[in-house]
Amino acid sequence: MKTLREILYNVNILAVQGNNDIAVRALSIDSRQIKTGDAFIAIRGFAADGHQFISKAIALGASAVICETLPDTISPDVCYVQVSNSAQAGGVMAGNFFDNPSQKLTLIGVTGTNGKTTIATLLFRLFTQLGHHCGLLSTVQNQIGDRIVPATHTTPDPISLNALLADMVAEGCDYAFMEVSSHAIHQQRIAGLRFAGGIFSNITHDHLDYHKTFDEYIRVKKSFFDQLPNNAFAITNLDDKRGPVMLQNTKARKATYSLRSMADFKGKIIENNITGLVMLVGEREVHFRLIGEFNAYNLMAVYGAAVLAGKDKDEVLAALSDLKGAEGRFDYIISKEQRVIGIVDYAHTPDALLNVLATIKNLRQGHEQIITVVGCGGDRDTTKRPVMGEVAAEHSDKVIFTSDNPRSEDPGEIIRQMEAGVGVHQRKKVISLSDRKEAIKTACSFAKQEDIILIAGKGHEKYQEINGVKHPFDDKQVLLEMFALLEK
Ligand SMILES: CC(=O)N[C@H]1[C@@H](OP(=O)(O)OP(=O)(O)OC[C@H]2O[C@@H](n3ccc(=O)[nH]c3=O)[C@H](O)[C@@H]2O)O[C@H](CO)[C@@H](O)[C@@H]1O[C@H](C)C(=O)N[C@@H](C)C(=O)N[C@H](CCC(=O)O)C(=O)O
Ligand SMILES: Nc1ncnc2c1ncn2[C@@H]1O[C@H](COP(=O)(O)OP(=O)(O)OP(=O)(O)O)[C@@H](O)[C@H]1O
Ligand SMILES: N[C@H](CCC[C@H](N)C(=O)O)C(=O)O
Ligand SMILES: [Mg+2]
Repeated sequence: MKTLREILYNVNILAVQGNNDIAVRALSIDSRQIKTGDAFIAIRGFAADGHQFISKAIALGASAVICETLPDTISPDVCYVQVSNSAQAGGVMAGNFFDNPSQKLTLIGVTGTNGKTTIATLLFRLFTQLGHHCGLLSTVQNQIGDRIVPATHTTPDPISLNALLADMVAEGCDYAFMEVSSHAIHQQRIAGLRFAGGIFSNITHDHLDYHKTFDEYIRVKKSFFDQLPNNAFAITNLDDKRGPVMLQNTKARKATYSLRSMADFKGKIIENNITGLVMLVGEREVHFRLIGEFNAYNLMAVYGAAVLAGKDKDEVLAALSDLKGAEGRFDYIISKEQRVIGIVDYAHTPDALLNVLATIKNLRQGHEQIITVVGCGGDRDTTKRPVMGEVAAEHSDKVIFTSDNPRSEDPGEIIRQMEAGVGVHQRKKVISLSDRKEAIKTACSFAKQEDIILIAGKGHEKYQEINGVKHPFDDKQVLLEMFALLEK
């Protein structure tokens, strides 16, 4: 067991009250998880202030408290450590507690509004194929080699994050790929990690409920690159308006990828259809199984990062050519008789929805209808709702607005906010059915020979969260069921 003094290495300490030469059993940012001999880190959050739970943590056996302001009553048996920023201290302490696992493997982080899961998952599969033992931290799931560890967040809290990285090291992983969400950067969940590389995908409208302004959202994403060390690489998407800005102040080795202009890693789409993409990458013509221009970007990000990590270009392209996308991302099935294409996709931002619908339009051979089923999550950015409503209506032949994860909100109200974005000329196309299963069933019943159904927003999710309860729900399963039912 490590001592508190050892765990505090590199933490910006303002004051210590009590003995810090005590063994620490575990760290926790949640008083409800505290057991005897633990250190409680009090963090100021959104719903609550961890400082309010210090006495509760001590009552449950905490022998150390890390906080920004010392409580009025001090217990003689507890060591209090006052720090300038407990969230940041929590990250550094979690690293020390688990022997800084991020320094024992090559850790590559991916940030951006869309594409993080796809890029991180492709990198994990690519490096596994190239003979490495790898770890993955992603929205869909965490992975240590073949072992799956369920994910609760896109980027876990610092303690779970370092515990997972330590398991990866213990199980012999030499590479780890992780998504770095803007929430995680802002809440310092990645503090103290040593990244060997950072990847930027793109930045568009999302999470303005949290970051308030687009400028602030950009600033937060950029700060990930600002923190990279000089022996890391940083690769950005040159075709995104904010791509260059992301690397402006980084100390890391800079690189770019693009489909449109000169870049370190330049790709060009030659064919783009339901069987995949054919691209010119440098001098080489390569076929990929992933579909759509947005995936051409993801592939270039993966290719660039792998080469910057020291891999051979040809080996990378050969392995990458064979890989499938992440679960629930442009995941399609074709019905047996009517040859209706049903696509399950995780598009939950206006930009992702627009991209996926543009890709579908491109796949059309003739006059097939595009039927879209989409909703927006509750307790999340409300400003994206009318925009997603508008995008869906504008680029589909029929649209069914439905529930996503309403969480604590009224699904009917979320749908009304989506409807508000639909222009007068598009209204005829739209119906609203808050029951998601009914909505998918109705879309299937509308579909004629070779039509295309898009079910957007929930991708891999296996539940629907309503008032704090996660009810089992799987878009792809429901789609399969409906195809079978209607073609009986
Ligand atoms: C808005 C947000 O990100 N919230 C995260 C945040 O919670 P919070 O600030 O509300 O915490 P709080 O309830 O105010 O509590 C403050 C502190 O007091 C502690 N506490 C609280 C109650 C108590 O009795 N005792 C106690 O000690 C809490 O553990 C916490 O440390 O810190 C928690 C601990 O790390 C996270 O679990 C929680 O994620 C919530 C569940 C969440 O839904 N987050 C989403 C928005 C999120 O993070 N998403 C991104 C992906 C987004 C993307 O798609 O890009 C992700 O990385 O998953
Ligand atoms: N490079 C891209 N540019 C724009 N849209 C994309 C891109 N890659 C994927 N998408 C769209 O965004 C959806 C989500 O993709 P993915 O899960 O890879 O992103 P993410 O950044 O991990 O999302 P989250 O923030 O929820 O973790 C996909 O289903 C697809 O519709
Ligand atoms: N990581 C994203 C996922 C959104 C997925 C969508 N199905 C929803 O519930 O809004 C978020 O937490 O905002
Ligand atoms: Mg993700």
